[in-house]
Amino acid sequence: MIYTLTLNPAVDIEYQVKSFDLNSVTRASSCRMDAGGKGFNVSRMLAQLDMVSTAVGFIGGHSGARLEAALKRQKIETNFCDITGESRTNVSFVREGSSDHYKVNDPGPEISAFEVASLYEKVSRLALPGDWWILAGSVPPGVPLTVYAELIRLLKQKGAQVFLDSSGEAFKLACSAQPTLIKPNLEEAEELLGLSKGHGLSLKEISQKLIQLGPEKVVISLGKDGACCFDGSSLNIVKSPNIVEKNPVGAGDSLVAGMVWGLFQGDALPIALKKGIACGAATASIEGTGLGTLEQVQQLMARVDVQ
Ligand SMILES: Nc1ncnc2c1ncn2[C@@H]1O[C@H](COP(=O)(O)OP(=O)(O)OP(=O)(O)O)[C@@H](O)[C@H]1O
Ligand SMILES: O=P(O)(O)OC[C@@]1(O)O[C@H](CO)[C@@H](O)[C@@H]1O
Repeated sequence: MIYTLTLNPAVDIEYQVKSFDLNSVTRASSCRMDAGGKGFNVSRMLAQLDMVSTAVGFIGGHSGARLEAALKRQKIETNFCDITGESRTNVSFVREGSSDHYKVNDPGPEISAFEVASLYEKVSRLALPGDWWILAGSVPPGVPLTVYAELIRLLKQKGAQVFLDSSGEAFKLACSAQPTLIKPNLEEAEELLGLSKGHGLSLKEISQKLIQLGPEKVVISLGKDGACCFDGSSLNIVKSPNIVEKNPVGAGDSLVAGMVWGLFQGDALPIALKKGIACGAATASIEGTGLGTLEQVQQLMARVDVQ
C-alpha cells in the first residue's frame, strides 16, 4: 500500500493577473483552486498514473471538507485526523502569459498535543511491512519539529519504506532517522548542509554529504535542468525535456509521485527518476497546481535521457 502524509494540507488558490502593482487594486482575470499540500499533490499525481494511494494528515473546518471532497472526487482514499482548527489556504499570483509568480504560504492551523498523539496512533495502526510512506511538506504550529524523525523510526520498525520531502529544521532532524530516500531541491540541499553561496561543491559531493546525515538514498531536483540521484556509490544525472513552463508549483511533488510509481514496480533508482522527471515536467507545463496526465507523462518519458 502507498500512503501519503500531509501534516499541513492547503487549499491552493491561483489568481492570474496582468501585472504585480503595489498599493493599488489588482483585478484577476481568472482564479482556480486545487487540493494542495505536498503529500496530497503526490496522491493526486499517483491517481493520474492509475496508482491507488491513501492520503493521511490533519484536516479541519470548511477548507478541510473542501480538500477531502476534492481528493475523493479523484478516487483517492483518505484517512484523516480531524482537528479543531481550519486547514490553510495558500495563494499564488501568476503573471498572465508567463510562469512568473508570487506565492504566499499560510503557516497553517495550531495543532493540539491530543491531535498530534492521534496522528502517531493512526500511523502506528496503519503501517505494515513493504508499505511505502511519503512524508511531505511543512510542519504546522504545535507539532514538534521532531515529528518526521519520530514517524520515520516508527515506520521503519514496522518494515515500511519512507520517502521524505520537507524543509528546514524538521527535514534535517528527520534525516538522522535514516529514511529510505529524500528529495530536496538544490537550495534545500544546500540549506540542509549549511552551505554558503559559492561553495563550489559538485552534485556528487553534495549528495555524499547528504548521505552522511542519514538517508539511504538521495534525489536532488534541479528545476528545468532535471535532477540527480545517488545511492551511496553512483550518481546519475537525468536531464528534463524542454517544455513551455506554465506553473512549476507542485512539479517536485509530481517528481516524487513518478519515482514512487517506478520504485513500487521494482525499477532501479535511475529508471524511477526518469519517470519522476517526466511527471515533474508534465506538471510544470500546466497552470496552477494542475497535474500532468498519464498520456503527457508517457510522451515526455520518451524524451528523457539518463546519464
Ligand atoms: N521548467 C521546467 N522544464 C522542465 N522540467 C521542469 C521544469 N520545472 C520543473 N521541472 C521538472 O520537475 C522536477 C521538480 O522541479 P523542482 O526542482 O522545481 O522541484 P521543487 O523545487 O521541489 O518544486 P515544488 O516545491 O514547487 O514542488 C524537476 O526535476 C524537473 O524534472
Ligand atoms: O508550506 P509547505 O508545506 O512547504 O508547501 C505547501 C505548498 O506550497 O506545496 C505544494 C507545492 O509543492 C503546494 O500545493 C502547497 O501550497
